[in-house]
Amino acid sequence: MRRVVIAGNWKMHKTQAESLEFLQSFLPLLENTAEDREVILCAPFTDLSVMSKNLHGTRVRLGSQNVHWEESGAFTGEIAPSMLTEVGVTYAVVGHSERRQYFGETDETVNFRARAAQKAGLKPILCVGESKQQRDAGETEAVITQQLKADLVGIDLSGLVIAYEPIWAIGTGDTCDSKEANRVIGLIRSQLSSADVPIQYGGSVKTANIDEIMAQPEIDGALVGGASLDAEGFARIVNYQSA
Ligand SMILES: O=C[C@H](O)COP(=O)(O)O
Repeated sequence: MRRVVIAGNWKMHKTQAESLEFLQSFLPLLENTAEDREVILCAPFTDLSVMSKNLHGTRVRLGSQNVHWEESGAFTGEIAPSMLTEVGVTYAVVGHSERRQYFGETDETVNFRARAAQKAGLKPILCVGESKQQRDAGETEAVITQQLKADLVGIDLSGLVIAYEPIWAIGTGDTCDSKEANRVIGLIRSQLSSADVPIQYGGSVKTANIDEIMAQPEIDGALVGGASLDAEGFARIVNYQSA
């Protein structure tokens, strides 16, 4: 039985004070959330410690938005796996398209990060997805196949979440049709040697489309950007109505 995993990715939003304000509104809204749903908040590094204290004893897990593959060293601007586990982080997003696009992330470094995360006891949320140009050229399957092949070398599938995020759907309001997302996620699953890996959809998920997205049989959750910044809205997403 695959797990349902709903994660908010705050990207470069929210100060510590704003993160605590969010939790104050958000946590009470999870009182009736179905037990089998895992809820994650991937916050900026500076928020993680204070959020961890405020999430103690709750069902919400903390995620980072990146993690380096070394344990220490001269890597300005990076964060070590143990620095994250020390403050109570459970998940680490790796290979987000914004990292690949703006910060030179390659499949090789994504794989290094994912492996180091697992070695430290963190669960990677591995993002894959095609650009608009690649989709229009009919390359979606090939791009994703190549990403999976390279990113998953040496990865233990039992401690992994995959997020299918078509780049053209991120932050654009242009959600991938839920049936098409279901098809691509099915394709991703067919390439994994384990049938139990939760595979999320990400890209303009919002309160208005979450029920339809989660009604698709291959989709096990969502990686939510913009719509996770609002406590009431994200709670509605977490509390989606199942078909
Ligand atoms: O990590 C989240 C994704 O990039 C989706 O962002 P979005 O929901 O703002 O489109």
